[in-house]
Amino acid sequence: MTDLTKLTIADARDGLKNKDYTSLELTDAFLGNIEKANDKLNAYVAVTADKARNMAKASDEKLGNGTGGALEGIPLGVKDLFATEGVHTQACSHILDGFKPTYESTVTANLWADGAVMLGKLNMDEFAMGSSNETSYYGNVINPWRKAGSNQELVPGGSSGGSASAVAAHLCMGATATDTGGSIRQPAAFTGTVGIKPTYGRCSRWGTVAFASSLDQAGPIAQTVRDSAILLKSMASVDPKDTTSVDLPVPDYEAAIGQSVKGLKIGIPAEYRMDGMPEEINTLWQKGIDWLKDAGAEIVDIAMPHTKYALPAYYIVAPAEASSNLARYDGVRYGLRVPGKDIVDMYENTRAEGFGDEVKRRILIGTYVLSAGYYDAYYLKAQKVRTLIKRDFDLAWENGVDAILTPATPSAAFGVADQDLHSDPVKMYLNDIFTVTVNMAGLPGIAVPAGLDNSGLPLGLQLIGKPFDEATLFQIGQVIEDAAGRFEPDNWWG
Ligand SMILES: NC(=O)C[C@H](N)C(=O)O
Repeated sequence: MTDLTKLTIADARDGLKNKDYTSLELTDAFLGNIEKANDKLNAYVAVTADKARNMAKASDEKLGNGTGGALEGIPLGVKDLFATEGVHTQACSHILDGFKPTYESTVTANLWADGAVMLGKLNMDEFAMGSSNETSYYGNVINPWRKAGSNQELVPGGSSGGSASAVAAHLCMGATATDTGGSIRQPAAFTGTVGIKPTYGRCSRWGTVAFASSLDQAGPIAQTVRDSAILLKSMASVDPKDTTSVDLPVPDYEAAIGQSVKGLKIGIPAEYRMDGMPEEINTLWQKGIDWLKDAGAEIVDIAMPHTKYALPAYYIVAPAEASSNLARYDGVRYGLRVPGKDIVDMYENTRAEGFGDEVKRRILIGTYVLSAGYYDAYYLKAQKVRTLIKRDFDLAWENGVDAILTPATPSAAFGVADQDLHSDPVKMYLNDIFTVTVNMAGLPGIAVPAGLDNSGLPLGLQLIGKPFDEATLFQIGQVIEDAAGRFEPDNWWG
């Protein structure tokens, strides 16, 4: 019998409708994989097996009487950042110990309304701060990929490392994720999966634990471009509960798949050719250019002169917003409370024990750049830089560019506990060099697997689109997927 967990969402959707198998069988197959693999990969921090089986049974009934939704019976994983009613939601932080929301996030509610089945909550960097999934209170996630002939454990990227690892290892068919500076696209690139960060305002942020509110955006991680299009269609909505939700209809993204890219203008920004970037990344980028050229797209050079300021500006804006958002964790309202001699002592004890080092570092940076005397020099300047970054993109669109092609990350997945990266946080932050510009400008960006490096690890290319033009990213992304092929890690985990 075929391994049901290897199916794409698109195929499973057809198989379920044809009654080739039931959602319960599909769900049990994934629960079986999780049981075998989670000890080794640490992708899930909570498995909701009973809930999953109940949801699957309800889906089977609907599939039986022809009332199923667009994702009826499809088992998914949920990043621990999304509020799920009555279920573990801790942003993988100690400070949210025991927190179970009384309500559901809009994004997950949309998925369940379309019939998807929840397998559990996925590991992530604490409060989505990180690029390696090593800041999680629940321990790091392991990338199912390894270098050829090596047993070294590699990181899956972050902060949605649990989502990416679970999709790559077939512990779910697709997963929700979020991206503030690259947290969907970088882990997707590190695990050979597809990740799209939609335009800011496309998915509701209601019920998603806030990190940096002007940058955070939800999106899917999936095995294929088509599956990402299917998931985003369900996740996205116009939501009066989120004032930044934009009132535009959600198109049928899947309809863009398979459409020709002939005549589309693809911009190549020279500023993304960084000094010291491994030659393999440049080679991969050139391959992508050639594939799109062969498919009839027009390749044009574009200038993005403010690119080099994006990373420092992001690491001012994001911590500033984080320091404000995280002020609410005081030991009174949610999760952990560490007693003290008075209330101030209790606040201090709770926050000292509840937050990990990276979160504390961001809170300190954030309060510093917002403090009197430094606000103008740092925060205000970073906001001005943000406008200039957005203008670089606006100019490209005004010149008729339909999408921009860049590498997704400056390297392939690196080793767990890499001393070089951990000794200097700025080196870790460099992982976001190609992705933060997109968040700063509020644009959509997709990472698509495009090849393997010399040691056999996946690498991704990124496509950046015009506001609310995710459809074009799926259209071009499919051409890259078709040209590159799909990539599977060797199953060493069980
Ligand atoms: N949240 C993200 O998008 C990840 C980014 N590396 C950060 O640590 O801010």
